[in-house]
Order: sequence, then structure tokens, then C-alpha cells
Amino acid sequence: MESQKQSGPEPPIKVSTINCIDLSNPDIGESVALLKQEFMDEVFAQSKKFFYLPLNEKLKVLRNEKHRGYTPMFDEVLDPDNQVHGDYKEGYYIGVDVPENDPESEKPFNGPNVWPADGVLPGWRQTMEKFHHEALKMADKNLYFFFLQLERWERQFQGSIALALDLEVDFFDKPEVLGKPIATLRLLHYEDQFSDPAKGIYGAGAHSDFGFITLLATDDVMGLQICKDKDAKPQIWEYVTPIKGAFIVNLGDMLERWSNCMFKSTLHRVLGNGQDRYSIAFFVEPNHDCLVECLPTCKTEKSPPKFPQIRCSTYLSQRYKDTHANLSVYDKHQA
Ligand SMILES: O=C(O)CCC(=O)C(=O)O
Ligand SMILES: [Fe+2]
Repeated sequence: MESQKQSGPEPPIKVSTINCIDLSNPDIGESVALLKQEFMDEVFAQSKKFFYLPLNEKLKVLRNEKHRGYTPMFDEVLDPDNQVHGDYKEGYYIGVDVPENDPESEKPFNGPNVWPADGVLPGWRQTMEKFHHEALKMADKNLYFFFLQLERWERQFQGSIALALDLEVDFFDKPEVLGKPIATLRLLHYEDQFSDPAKGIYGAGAHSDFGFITLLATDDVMGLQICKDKDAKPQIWEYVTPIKGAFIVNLGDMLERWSNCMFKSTLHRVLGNGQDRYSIAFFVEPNHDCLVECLPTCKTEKSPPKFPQIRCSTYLSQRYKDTHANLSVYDKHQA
């Protein structure tokens, strides 16, 4: 154990609080009232109960092809070039619940959720369903607020902030854009390991999230780092101060593509510091069929579109495939 400590990460040099939505801020409005600290405490407590279950119980609800259920340690490898095993984290995916007999369930990210068997974790499903519901409402009603709140966006936009607001009001609210979003809740547990970047060991490898925005709640264990300038060499990583009851907002790659890099996606990673750590990510992505391409107001003759048009669900499916283990790896558990 002692030798592990010596190979642990350097102490944090710089600490950042950017991109935080503090739920105690009254300006946020009523729509987040249900995501109060007490409720978040309950979600974290229920999440812990799941991860405390014996592995064989968790494997009964193993992730399926619709991205629902349990993801064991190393199931995800977010930065394959720099990681030896994969992310030292386990997780649980919960999405928009669409019954199998609904034609909408044919879409790749729609389907029924999977739940631990009745009696295993009383109240668990209800808590998670409520969280998914409220987080989606919060994302929806507060998107405008997020746009205003993000200090670093303002800096990136400088003189063209009015342009950004016009885009938000007119564009992202459309039913064909975020009318039926792919909204995925992911519970995460990092084991009490020390990360060691020099050896390719990370809680979560460096990445930016795939979609539009992510709302991220964490416990009070330090671990999340962001890199404010992902093009800088060498990259400089800052710890994000964990604030209980606040949501960190990460900008995703689809937003970067839409805005032709005016909004850069947030590069981030997690380093283990020897303590168990729990976090909850809520990924908000546009509708399955939404076409993500450079917004008319984000291109000029001098700055033409940097990315080709993509379909949201096709792009997301590919990103999941690139970062998650092939499900056949787990066949023996399900036999
Ligand atoms: O656990 C965290 O704080 C970050 C999780 C994360 O980046 C992700 O799941 O995409
Ligand atoms: Fe992430």
C-alpha cells in the first residue's frame, strides 16, 4: 500500500471552479427546485448501494446493446493511446425509457431501462427515474441560463455574444433539435486506486463528451481535472474543486461541431487519489435524427465549416463503439 502512495499523483497545482452551476444560487429558478441537495444526497446514497452489491449481482444487469445497465471496471477506455487497461471505474447507464413494443424503440439509443431485481434495492428505480426526469427538465429549462452563465463561453465569443444568444433562442429550442433528446444518466464509481499518468493508469482517460452538454455532479472527493486549452502543448491540467450540490457543465463535441469550434468541447479526465469516488453524469444529446452541421452564423468565407455534417445517433453510436468493450467480451457472464 505504501509503495502505491509514492507513485500517486502530484498534489494539485491549480484548482478551478469554472463551469459550475451552483444549485443554491436563487437565480437558477424554480425548475431545479427538485434537484435539491437532499435529493442529490439520496441519489448518491442509492448509487453507492448499487456499487456495494456483489459483482455477480451487478453482472445480472450488465450493459446491453441499447446502452442500459452496468458497466464493469475497464468496460470503457476513453483515451486508448495513453491508457494501459482502461478506466478504473464502474458505471450504470439509465436512458429515456421506451417500451419494446413502441416503434420508437427501434432507434439505437431508445429502449427499456434495466433495473436490479425487485427487492434487491428498494426504492432504487424510483429514485433514478425521478433524477432522470428532473435533470432533463433542468437541462431543458436552463439551457438558456447555461449559455449565459458560462464565463468561458463569453470569453470565447467576445464581441459576438449577441450572436450566440440569437442562436440559442432560435436554434436549439426547435423540436427537431432537442424535442426528443437522447438523455443518458450515468452513475459512476471509481475504486480507491491511485492513478499514475506516467504508467497509463487513469480513473477516466482524457476525453471530451460526445454530445451537446453534460451536467456532472460529484461527491467531495478531488479527482476531476480539466484542460482549458486542449491544443496547448504540453497540456495543462487543473483540478476542479468538488462542490456538493453543484453541477459542472461540460460542453460536448457536437456543440463544438455545430459552432465550428467557437465553443470548444471540455477536455477532462479523472485521477484517482486513493479514495473511493462517486459521480453522476447526465449527458444531453439532440434527437436521434438531428443533423449536426456548422450553424449558418458560425461560418464565413475565411472560416469555412471544419467538420462534415453528422447524424446525431450515428455519430454517438460510433463514439460508444470506439470507447466501450465489445459486448461479446461478457458472453460468459450471461451464459
Ligand atoms: O467522474 C467524473 O467526474 C467525470 C466522468 C466523465 O467524464 C464521463 O463519464 O464522461
Ligand atoms: Fe466525460
